[in-house]
Amino acid sequence: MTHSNKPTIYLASASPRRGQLLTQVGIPFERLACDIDETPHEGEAPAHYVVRLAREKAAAALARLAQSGAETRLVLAADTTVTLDGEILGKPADAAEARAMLSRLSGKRHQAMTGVAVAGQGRIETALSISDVTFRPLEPAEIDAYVASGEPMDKAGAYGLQGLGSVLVAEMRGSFSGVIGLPLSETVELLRRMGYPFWG
Ligand SMILES: Cc1cn([C@H]2C[C@H](O)[C@@H](COP(=O)(O)OP(=O)(O)OP(=O)(O)O)O2)c(=O)[nH]c1=O
Repeated sequence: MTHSNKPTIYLASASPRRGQLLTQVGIPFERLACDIDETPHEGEAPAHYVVRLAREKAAAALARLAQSGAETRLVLAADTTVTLDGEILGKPADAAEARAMLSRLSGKRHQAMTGVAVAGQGRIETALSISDVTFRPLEPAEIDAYVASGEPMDKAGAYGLQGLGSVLVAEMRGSFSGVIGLPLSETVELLRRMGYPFWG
């Protein structure tokens, strides 16, 4: 697929995965860093949380673009979290927290959720992807070894389904791209709704 006839979108994300996924389906993008407060609201449901954060990231990026006078096209943002029994497991703060998260996920099914937002032309549209992921029972020594690999540290729930973390997962039902940070079919659908010429 060539990039030549497609407009560049702004990706309001520092996540390397989100960029790789867009490249995988031939969507050219420019990155735009945006820092927002990612603290969940008191009692906020995980599905609400990821969509709210995606919306806030996109809105913050759009506001920055407007300030810089840049021509605004479409801004894309997303947020991924892992939830176990209704509780939000974000990115671990340190190795001890990564070990604790992986011990909780061991032998159980959890949900991986990604909220996506596309903003531009005075509108903002959102989507939500929810997948079920089941971990096989993990031995303490393999949790230690996995944490020592460093892979868990920048990932929600302390694992990467796309990497070494794949050996911990017995089953996944849902969207692979959604679990790892950007559900591609929902994202392309949102972009097309905003007038993006995905198929040319
Ligand atoms: C569950 C899971 C998460 N992840 C990653 C995707 C996200 O990058 C990260 C969750 O953190 P997010 O806060 O969604 O994203 P981010 O901080 O990496 O980037 P930004 O806010 O700038 O867009 O976890 C994987 O890479 N693989 C997985 O299997």
